[in-house]
Amino acid sequence: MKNNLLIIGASGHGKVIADIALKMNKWQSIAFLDDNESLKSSMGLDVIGKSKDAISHINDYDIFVGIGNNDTRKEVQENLEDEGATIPVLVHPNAVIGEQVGVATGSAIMAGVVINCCTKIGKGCIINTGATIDHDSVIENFVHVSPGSHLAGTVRVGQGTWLGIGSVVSNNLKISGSCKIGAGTVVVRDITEVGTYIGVPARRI
Ligand SMILES: CC(=O)SCCNC(=O)CCNC(=O)[C@H](O)C(C)(C)COP(=O)(O)OP(=O)(O)OC[C@H]1O[C@@H](n2cnc3c(N)ncnc32)[C@H](O)[C@@H]1OP(=O)(O)O
Repeated sequence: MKNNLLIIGASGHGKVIADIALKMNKWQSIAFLDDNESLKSSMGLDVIGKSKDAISHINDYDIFVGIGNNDTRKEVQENLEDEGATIPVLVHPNAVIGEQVGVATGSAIMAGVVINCCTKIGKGCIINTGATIDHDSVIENFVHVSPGSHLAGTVRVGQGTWLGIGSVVSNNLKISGSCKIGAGTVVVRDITEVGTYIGVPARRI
């Protein structure tokens, strides 16, 4: 761990990431990189360069990818990993994390989240505000579980899938990678084909 934190992405999602990092009180300074040249500060924190500048800071800063899009976050994080960057895990102090829960690098656990025991969260995941993930689940890399989503026990979500706000997944189900699960969708059967799913119960569109 380094004394300073650099967050790539200073817009909506990046600001929430910065908020968590500030509340964790672990870093002496926090700054952003962002490709919007007109943005000089965000959340009262300086924007000190563009995303391409990240590599030049890896000796002085922990680096976190504050980008909401799963594919972009994956590309940027994997590039940082290749270059040897130190990528932290961010957990809001008001998240509840059960025993034997694993959270891999680059994942953010936001306010009000509950992750119950023996669940594994892969790298680069977003477990967004007020989501719950119950026991023995596996969330693969670069998944986004949106605010207020609820996953029952022993659920597996494949790499890069986006679960929309307020979605619900019944217990013992598997969801393929690279899917979009719409806002308010209720998943009651395994989803084995890549696609976009909406409705109650979930159907592919
Ligand atoms: C902190 C944060 O902000 S985190 C971000 C949280 N945001 C979300 O969770 C958004 C989730 N996204 C959605 O639900 C999107 O609507 C998606 C991904 C499911 C679909 O998006 P698109 O592919 O652009 O589909 P589009 O908007 O064209 O809708 C296609 C049809 O599905 C319907 N539809 C879209 N989403 C939903 C939904 N969640 N539930 C029911 N019907 C839906 C539309 O009304 C439309 O119906 P129509 O053809 O009869 O007019």
